[in-house]
Amino acid sequence: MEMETELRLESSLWVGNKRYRAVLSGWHFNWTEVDKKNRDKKTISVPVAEVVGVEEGRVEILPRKSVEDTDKDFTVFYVKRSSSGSSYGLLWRLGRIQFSCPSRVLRDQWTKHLRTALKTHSPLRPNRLLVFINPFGGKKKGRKIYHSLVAPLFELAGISSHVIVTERANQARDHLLKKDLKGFDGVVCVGGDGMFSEILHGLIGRTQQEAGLSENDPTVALQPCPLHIGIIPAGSTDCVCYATVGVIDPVTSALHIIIGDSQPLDVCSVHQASALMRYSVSLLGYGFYGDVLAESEKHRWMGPLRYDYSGTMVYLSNRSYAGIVQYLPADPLLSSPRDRTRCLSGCSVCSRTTERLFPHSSVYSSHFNQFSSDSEGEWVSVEGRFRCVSLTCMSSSCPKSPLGLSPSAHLADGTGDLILVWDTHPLGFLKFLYRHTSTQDQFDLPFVEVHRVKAVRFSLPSGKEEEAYKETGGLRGGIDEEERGYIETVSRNGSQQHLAERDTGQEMTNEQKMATPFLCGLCCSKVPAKSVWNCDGEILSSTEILCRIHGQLVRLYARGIEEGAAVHNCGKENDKCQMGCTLIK
Ligand SMILES: CCCCCCCCCCCCC/C=C/[C@@H](O)[C@H](CO)NC(=O)CCCCCCCCCCCCCCC
Ligand SMILES: Nc1ncnc2c1ncn2[C@@H]1O[C@H](COP(=O)(O)OP(=O)(O)OP(=O)(O)O)[C@@H](O)[C@H]1O
Ligand SMILES: [Ca+2]
Repeated sequence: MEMETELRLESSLWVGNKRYRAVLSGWHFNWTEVDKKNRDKKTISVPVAEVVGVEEGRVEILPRKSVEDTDKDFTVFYVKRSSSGSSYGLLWRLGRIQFSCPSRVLRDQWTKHLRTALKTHSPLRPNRLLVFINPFGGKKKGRKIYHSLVAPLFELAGISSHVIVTERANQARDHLLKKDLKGFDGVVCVGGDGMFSEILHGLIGRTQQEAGLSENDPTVALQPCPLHIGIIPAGSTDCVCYATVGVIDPVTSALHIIIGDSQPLDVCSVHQASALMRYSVSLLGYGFYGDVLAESEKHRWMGPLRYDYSGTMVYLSNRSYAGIVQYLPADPLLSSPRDRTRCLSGCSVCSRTTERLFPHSSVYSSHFNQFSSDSEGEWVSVEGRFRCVSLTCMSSSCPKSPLGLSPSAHLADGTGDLILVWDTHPLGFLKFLYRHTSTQDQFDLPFVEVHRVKAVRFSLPSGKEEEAYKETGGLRGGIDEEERGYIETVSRNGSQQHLAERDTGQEMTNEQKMATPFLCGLCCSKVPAKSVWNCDGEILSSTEILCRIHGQLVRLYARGIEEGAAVHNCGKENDKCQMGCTLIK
């Protein structure tokens, strides 16, 4: 209360030849035109935390910076929302208003008060940032995007940045692992998901090194990273940006960085035996998504289109894979992947997790070992043939799928959603895939299940590779030793526990399979016995893995999807949708 009184300031100010009543009080700065009739009176109210900067004089930064140094004027830059052209979240733009004061004294009072209020209300604003630009990401526009759209905003906000344009893959990761990071408040990544992953690995690794913790041990409670990560999207796939900001837009992301927004993010560590393989934040997928990635690597020249092409090819190859999936369910009382809620900015499920993980607010050392000490249930085991097995720590929404792989997943609840798609008829699987592009529930299918989990183990059924997959058109004759790694097992086998009760009603007979025009088996002589894991766009070298979700291990300069953001169920952008489809709020 005292603070509010201290920061309150109210006076008449001029904007051009119009008189305004401006008020700075508590968390808001607002201004209302005075001489308007009551019904035309409009107040513009800006949360102090969203004021980008306050400058003396009449200042413009676009198209280039110009300052008219008058001693009774000041300019306020702030976040202005715009919904046009956005398919999911809101676009943020730089708003600007130039005020004139009756005296210099009053002008100085306004600038001083506004600057003090800024510091008080957004303590996480960065002063100094380490920026990595991948010059080859996406359309190779990383440098241009940073220098023309982002750097002027950082300068305006008084942020100093140390920029490194990478010369090789993993340079950013290695820098974060080894170099002096003193004085930096955050790390900015200008690139796509691959570049973000480098930063993620570098920062997590560095933090554990300094804490003396072993990343290889899946039971260790990892130390959350002290530096925030900012993502300026400049890749061909920017899923992490899309899922945490709601739009893929460099200016919006730069503004989130400047005002010091903070969005914690769950991270999944993937281990083989007792070695860490990689970390994942979005998609850890075996089967379909692994195959799509492996196939797409052969067609990199196609750019982002390679995923559609490879997706179609892999879909047509009609594969399923045998596996044993074990998972540790999360507390079902806290939330469920089918509860039809969405994790939006200020999400209450994630806030409760923050309180649980960090009971004394930002004292990070109190992070406890949720893997072993949190009230945990029993591991559940299922075995059978799967079209795909996916684990996602967040919704993994992306332009292709605006609500994502798991629309009700949370960014920072300390859990992931495990999606099991059992072997089924090709048209059933197509239905499942297609539902990702609309608001239809992709989990409401008899061959799909979803579980909210804290850990997952995947293994191959022993000895199953020995059996031959005969119904692939009979083009393959006897199976010799060389082909061992490419033999598919005979059929989906009932799993011991849960599968015994399952009847998806979708099982195909061999005759049906033969009649399906999509079977790769009709033209290919080799069908792999196992798939690969897609870990946020990287292929893992092991099949048998143990994954564990670490709640809120990193924090991004973001705030999640803002309420009020609209999604068309056709997945198109607002102004491009001419289908008259429903708008989901
Ligand atoms: C019929 C339409 C079906 C549309 C199905 C859309 C499902 C889209 C789900 C996308 C989930 C992306 C999750 C994020 C993963 C990122 O961490 C990672 C790194 O960037 N990206 C990929 O691994 C890249 C993986 C990209 C996977 C794309 C799969 C595209 C499938 C297209 C299937 C077409 C079948 C057509 C049959 C006639
Ligand atoms: N200077 C560089 N030269 C080559 N590769 C680099 C360089 N800097 C970063 N990389 C690597 O490039 C990969 C892809 O980068 P990024 O994610 O920024 O772009 P992208 O276009 O979205 O990627 P992709 O084509 O894989 O979808 C990253 O894995 C990163 O490690
Ligand atoms: Ca989560």
